[in-house]
Amino acid sequence: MPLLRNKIIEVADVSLRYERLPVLTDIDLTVFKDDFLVITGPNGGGKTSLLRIILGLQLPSRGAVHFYREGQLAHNLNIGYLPQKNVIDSRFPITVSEVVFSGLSGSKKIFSRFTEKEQEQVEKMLLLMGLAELRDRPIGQLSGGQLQRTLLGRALVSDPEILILDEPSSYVDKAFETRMYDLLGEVAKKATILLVSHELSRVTEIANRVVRINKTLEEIR
Ligand SMILES: Nc1ncnc2c1ncn2[C@@H]1O[C@H](COP(=O)(O)OP(=O)(O)OP(=O)(O)O)[C@@H](O)[C@H]1O
Repeated sequence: MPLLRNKIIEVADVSLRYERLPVLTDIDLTVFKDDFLVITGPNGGGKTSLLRIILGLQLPSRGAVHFYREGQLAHNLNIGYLPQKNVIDSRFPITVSEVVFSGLSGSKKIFSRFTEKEQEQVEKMLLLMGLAELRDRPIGQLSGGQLQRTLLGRALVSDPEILILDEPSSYVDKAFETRMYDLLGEVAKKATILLVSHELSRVTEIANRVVRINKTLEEIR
């Protein structure tokens, strides 16, 4: 019964222009708490721009994004974000475990001040991502897939209500990709997932909705 589903994000009449160029036009999208939503579409279609608007990292030229918790407007929700790998400056002198720690809300500068529970959460995430042995390695010395897994650990460590992933499988190998999709299937039982993907392979099997964005939005499934 769709009417009883719990709305969590509402994108209302959103348009975006860069200079005069329209990137997104009249986007309306309601995301429900139990959604695993895949966003697909061509290069330059506006997928990342829409994610950035939802995250509040980019202001739309028109329209708004609203969040809800149990039917009430909410100012902010706990959102985990895995950006496209190429937006991370891997020259930044920070280690794998520090990146994962930075995903904890209100991340503190001195790591010894994290509570025991927080340290356990990070430990669990390092193991889950297969990164335990790389914990002290600076991120500049990681492969693309290892960095992607580190960033996925950061996105997941705080147990977010919404998980937003931009092309999560771009750099990971087939073995980790399969594990990642199994993991996302598990995460989806508790959290809302929005995932951008060019290819509609395995991920569409675990998603319940697929939309395509090419300036405008079309519900595919
Ligand atoms: N900061 C910016 N200034 C100007 N134009 C931009 C900027 N960021 C993105 N664009 C343009 O907006 C359009 C949409 O980009 P966006 O990254 O949202 O697309 P995408 O669907 O995520 O693409 P891809 O699949 O290639 O990652 C593109 O034409 C891009 O060149």
